[in-house]
Amino acid sequence: MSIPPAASKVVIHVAAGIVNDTKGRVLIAKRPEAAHQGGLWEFPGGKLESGESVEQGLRRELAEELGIQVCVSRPLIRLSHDYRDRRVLLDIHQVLDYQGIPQGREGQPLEWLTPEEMDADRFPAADRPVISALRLPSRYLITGAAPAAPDAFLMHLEQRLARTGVPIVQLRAPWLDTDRYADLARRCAALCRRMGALLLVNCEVELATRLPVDGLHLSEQRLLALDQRPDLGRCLIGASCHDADTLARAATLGLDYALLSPVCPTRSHPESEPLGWKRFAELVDPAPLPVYALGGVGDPDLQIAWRHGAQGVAGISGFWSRSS
Ligand SMILES: Nc1nc2c([nH]c(=O)n2[C@H]2C[C@H](O)[C@@H](COP(=O)(O)OP(=O)(O)OP(=O)(O)O)O2)c(=O)[nH]1
Repeated sequence: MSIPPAASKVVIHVAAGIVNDTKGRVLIAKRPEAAHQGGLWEFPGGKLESGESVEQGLRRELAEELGIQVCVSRPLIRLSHDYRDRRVLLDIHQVLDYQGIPQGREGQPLEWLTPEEMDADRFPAADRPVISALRLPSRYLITGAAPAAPDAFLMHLEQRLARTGVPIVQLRAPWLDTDRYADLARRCAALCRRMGALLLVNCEVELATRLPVDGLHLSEQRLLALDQRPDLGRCLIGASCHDADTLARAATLGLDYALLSPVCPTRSHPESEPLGWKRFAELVDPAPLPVYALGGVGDPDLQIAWRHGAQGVAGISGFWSRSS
């Protein structure tokens, strides 16, 4: 049987929802054995009907399949995936408020899982980045230059975490030599663990394997030097990207997220031409992984970032400086 060229495949536009319980677990449903991707687990939803918006389709599907009324939702991630026999465009929304108690109204088995409990192999292949998006927060802190002395740096970090509540930190300190960076990373890891935040290091892969941290952030240069995802067990791995090629590279390596910058003018990189939100959205749209907006953005930009396809906002100035 010949496989039709991708361009001639029908694109099926699907709206699906992330529905949480009061413990923060996520509802998943088992697809009927006979359906496309049958027997796998999915985020509840279905095909849009002609003329329907994503929000309308999501409301209808979740009412039909689960018997709940979606009151408020926001975009989480949009993915296009090419299966052998069809292409799907998945618009995944985070349901922020709903009424009713979810039930499998079509007889489908339901389960509630934390994102960490989800096994990507039990879901359709398109859903892998959705699981990454669920494991990542909306706000991402990158440490800045000052204060330089380790004790003062740690005190500053503790204050910033307490003040902003940002649950993920990238330790960026390219001015430190390897030993000093490693010492600071160990101390930051202990602090972050105590404060309930994740710590990602920004260093050579080899050093990251020796540090007790939650993940590795790759500079664009380190990303381009790799031809496969580094083996760091369950650690998160992300990368800095500035264009479509580097985003595609991060996705091909199966990274968990990307930072795309600069979105807006920023004091740290005054020489860089900002992308602006329109270009940011154009670059994120085809990228099959969660992408944070970086550069001149902070908490007040979260809604606009979500509307333009972002996982959330990342920043030094937005979260590290005392004014934030
Ligand atoms: N709902 C949902 N569909 C997904 C996910 N991941 C994924 O690849 N898909 C694919 C599988 C299908 O090809 C398509 C959804 O189509 P569907 O046939 O289930 O839609 P539907 O509920 O409207 O079904 P029906 O009217 O045909 O019975 O999207 C997911 O997480 N949730």
